[in-house]
Order: sequence, then C-alpha cells, then structure tokens
Amino acid sequence: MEDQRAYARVEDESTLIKTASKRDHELQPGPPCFVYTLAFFSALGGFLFGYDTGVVSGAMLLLKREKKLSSVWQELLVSITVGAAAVSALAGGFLNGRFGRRVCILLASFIFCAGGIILSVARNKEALLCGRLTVGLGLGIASMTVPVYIAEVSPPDLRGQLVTVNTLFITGGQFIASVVDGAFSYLPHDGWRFMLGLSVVPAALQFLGFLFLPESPRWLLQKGFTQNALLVLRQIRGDVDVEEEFESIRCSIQEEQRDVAGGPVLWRMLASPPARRALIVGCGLQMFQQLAGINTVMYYSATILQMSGVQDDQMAIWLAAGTAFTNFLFTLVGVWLVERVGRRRLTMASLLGTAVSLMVLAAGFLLSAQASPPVTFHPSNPSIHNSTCGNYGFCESCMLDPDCGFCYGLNATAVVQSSCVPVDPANTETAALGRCFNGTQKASSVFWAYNYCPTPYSWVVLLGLILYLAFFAPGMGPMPWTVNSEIYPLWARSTGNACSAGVNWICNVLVSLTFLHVAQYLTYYGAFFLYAALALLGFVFVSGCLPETKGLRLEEIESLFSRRLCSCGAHTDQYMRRLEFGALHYATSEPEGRISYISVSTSQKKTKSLILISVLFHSRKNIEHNIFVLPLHFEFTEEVD
Ligand SMILES: O[C@H]1[C@H](O)[C@@H](O)[C@H](O)[C@@H](O)[C@H]1O
Repeated sequence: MEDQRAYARVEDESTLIKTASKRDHELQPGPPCFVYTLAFFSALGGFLFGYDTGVVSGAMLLLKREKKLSSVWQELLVSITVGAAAVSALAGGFLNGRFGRRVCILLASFIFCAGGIILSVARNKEALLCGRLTVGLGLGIASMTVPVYIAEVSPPDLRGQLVTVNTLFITGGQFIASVVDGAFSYLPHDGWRFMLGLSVVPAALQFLGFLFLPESPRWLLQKGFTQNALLVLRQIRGDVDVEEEFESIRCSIQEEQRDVAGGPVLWRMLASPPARRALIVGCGLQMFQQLAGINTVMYYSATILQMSGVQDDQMAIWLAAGTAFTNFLFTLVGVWLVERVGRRRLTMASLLGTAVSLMVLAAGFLLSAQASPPVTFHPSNPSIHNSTCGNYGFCESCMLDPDCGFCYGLNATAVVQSSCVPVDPANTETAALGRCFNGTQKASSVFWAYNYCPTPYSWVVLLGLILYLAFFAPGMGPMPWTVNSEIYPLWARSTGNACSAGVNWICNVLVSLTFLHVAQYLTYYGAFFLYAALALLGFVFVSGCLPETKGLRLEEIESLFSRRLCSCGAHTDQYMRRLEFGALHYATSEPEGRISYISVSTSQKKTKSLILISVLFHSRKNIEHNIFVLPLHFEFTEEVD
C-alpha cells in the first residue's frame, strides 16, 4: 500500500524533474570531492565497528584483574556485543527501509556515544554488560547501513573502492584499538575506562557530520521525494550531468513497484527468484567470510606470536597490534585492486590463498604437536593431583585443557624439568601454584606457557599467519560487504543487507564460541584444517554463484540475478552477426565491452540447443562467467519484431 502511494507520488512528481532542471543554475553543485566527504563520515561507522570489536581483548586483560571477573563474565562481556549486533543488524533492515539510511547512521552513532559513556563510567560488571550491549546495538545497525549508504551515493566507477574503504576503516579501527590497548595497559588503574570510552570521539564526530549530510537519493526517490532526490543527486555528483542516472533509478523503481507483490519484504524476496538468488549469494559470502576463521586468527595471533618465542606479555600486545596493522595494510591493497580486477576475481583469489595459508598454519600446528615436549617433572603438590593437569604426558594435551598450563625450564635449546600445572583462573598469565606461580620467586630460566607449547616450528605458524592476512584482507575481508551493498534491487536492499549482516554476526559469534571446543576435539591443527576446508567450499560457492558487478550501475546489477533485461549493449550487432541463429534480444554489457548477460529470442524452438552451443562457443572470450554462473541468465523468448 505504501509502495503504491509512493509510486503515485513518483508519477505525480515526474513533472517536477523538468521544473527542477530549469532551476539548474539556482543550485549550488557540491564540490566533486563531496562524495569522498560522505564516504569518510559514513565509514566512521566502520571505524567504530573495528574499534569496539578490537579494543575488548586488551580491556579484558585489565578488567579481569581489577574487577576479578570470572571466565563466564569475561566471555559474556565479549560475546554480548556480537550477539546484540546480530539482533540489531536484523532489525536495522526495517529501520533502514522505513526511516532511511541517514537516520539509521545518526541513530547508530548516538547509540555508540551512549555505549561509550556507560562503559567509561561503569562502576560494576552489570553496568559494563549494559554498556557492551548498547555498543552492540549500534554496531549491528552501522554494519548494515553504512555500506548501503556509500554504495547508493557513489558513482559506479568509484563504488567498489568507496565501499571497500569502509572495511579499511574497520581494520583501521581494529589497529587503533590495539595501539590504544597497548598504550593504556601501562596505567596502574582504570586504563580500561579510556580504552572503552574513547570510541565516543569518532561516534560524536559522525553524529555531528550526519546532521549536515544528505539522505541517499535512491531512498528518497523510492519514498517518492522526487525533487529532493534530484537535488541531492546533483549535489553529490557536482558538475556531472545526472539526468540519465536519475531516470534509470526512477525507471527501475517504477518497474519494481509494478512487479513486486505485497507482504513482508523478506517473504517477497524469498518468493522472487532473482532476489532470492541475490540473498543466497550475499548471505553465503558473509557466512564464508566468518567460517574462514578471520576472527579466530586475529584473536589467536598473540598466542601464535608467543609460540614464536615472545615471552613478554606487553611485547605480545604490541605484536598483536602489528597483526592488526598487517590486516589493515592488506585491506588497502583490496581498495586498490577492487576496481582493477573486479569483485569476483578478487574474492576467488583471496579464498584460494586463504585456504592455502590456513593449511600452512595447520601444518605448523601439526609439526609443533608432533614435536611437543613431554612432561618430565611431576610436582608432589596435592592440588595438582586433584586437577586434571596431573594426567597429561605431553605439553600438547596439557595446553588443550583450558584449566592447565605448561611450566618449563630451558637448558641451552632443550626444554627441561617440564610440568603440567593448574592455571590461576583469575589470571592466565600465571600458574596457580609452583615454580610458575607469580607469587613465588621466579627463576629467570623458568617459563610459563598457557595455550601454547614451546616449539621449533613456530616460524611455520608465523608464516601461515602472515600469508593468511595477506590473502584474506584484500578480498574476503571487504568483498562480502561490498558485494552485498550492490546486489539487491532497491526494494530489497535494506532487508537483504540486514539478513546478510545478521548472518555475518551470527557466524562470528558461533566461530569464536566454538573455537576452543573444536580445538579440544580436533586439536589446533584439526581446527585450522577444518577452516581451510570451509574456505575451499567457499571458493566453490563463489565460483558458481558470484557474478561480476564491477562498473555497473546498481540498477543494472539487478539484472545479473534476474531475467529482466536491462540495456542493449553496443556490441549486440557484432554479437548477432556471429550468432546467426536467432536474434539477440537484450544484453547488458560491461564498460570494457564484455557482454555479461544475454537473452536470445527465437521462434525455432528446435534450434535452442544449437543456439546455446553457438553462444557458448562464440562468447568464450567475450562473456564473463555469468552465463555459467547462474544458468537462468541465458533465456529464450519468443521472437519479437
Ligand atoms: O570484514 C571484516 C574484517 O575483515 C575484520 O577484520 C573482521 O574482524 C570482521 O569480522 C569482518 O567482517
């Protein structure tokens, strides 16, 4: 009903476009860099996403000491944010469709501010929980709205790059968080208040910025605010003529409003094959992003680095900042590559490289497990015999038990006098008793290893970690967000992004909550081999389902998933001369001249297979994968005049 009203408004107001055109000279076209300003202020949402998910590990180190948090509370404080983000991302679809992108970004930054303030003044763990929950609510809305907003305001040739910048801000936020963690970890008290509270600064900046920035022209047009939409589009595009773009958005909205039936959007998406296909691709990408284990690898990086011989905790925190920086640096490579090699190739190469790196990581863990030092010293303390720690014969099995750690001495290069002892539950950096207990005078040649074992193969693990980030960060890190922001038709964009962002957060929480259990059952190398297998599965999925969207207008991208025909490419004639059998009905063509979608009309039904063979044969070089990707991209229609 609302759609119909909006449609009527679009029709009524179509005359306004002409009036508005006449007033061209009255408009103050925005500077050409306006779209960069929009992208920057929106991507602050990405920065907050990265900061709030990244800062918690360092803050938790201090919190568990100062507030004597049990491991249940620690886990709760970390995962409540991700859980709340999953719920609010799903709810964000409705909010986006109803109130627009700008209002949602304002709302998210307001919530971030509130969350940051609650956290920085929290007096007890309940208040901390409330603050972390609030931050999560902001995270979910921001994570699904920002990419959509950037995609909708960007010109087609910059869209991929600008949406990818949002992920650059995510990884940048994670890096800054780790630096802040490092800096404030030296404070004797309340360092966590600064760590958690500092997010108020970018959140307030974004809120203030968005008070003055415009709504997405596509949303305005969809809601029937035609003139406003045109004004905003002109403002964003600066000197560029916007008539054609405006008309194509308007056309596409009118078609959609005519075609799409009523009912809840998700239901309509599931009932419409193209939207359903886009939803599967979008959610699948987000799922495989998380199943490839990025957050486990990032979280685990400190331990991986400890395995490489870094014993000092402070040093480990700084080296973890180095890992976050590497993630950021390689995301920058993604920003550079996305408009050059395209989304599809970038994602596929990234997944393949990620799978191989995960295998290197797993091999490193496997070699380390095989070279795992034995337990040679069994202390007589009775509390060891009351715990499970006394049962283990090797470091490998000892470290897989979350209640135990490995205490050892070093003689030249060999591990000597090693024991498996209970960990202090309140502080895993020390044993609960014995030589590795912090309270006793610790000999300089005695070391405490919690969660890892001393190994000569740590370099293989380190190599795997670096390779992993180098392959994951340019492709699988940003592309799921970028692709999701562009594959849905306007009517389904908010809901599609809400669902896929929800899937991302749900899989994020699932992978992080299950990692330790998976490692206990399958060992570390088993867990990383499992992630490698999932990344390979993701590769098969992407190669079969993801069409290239580079350089196309958002309205053209819809047709990659549908049999709706978009624009006739200039290459049609040339193509038809080769085809001979039927008439090429429509084709969408990419800017560099590749035909990416074809539809052939013929009355000779018998020749369909011949046409198909001919199309495949002649277009091997010309047609980029889509014909194979979604078989329905190839269609026959009855001959038209
Ligand atoms: O795209 C981002 C990015 O790769 C981050 O590093 C990761 O922590 C997020 O989960 C992911 O969604």
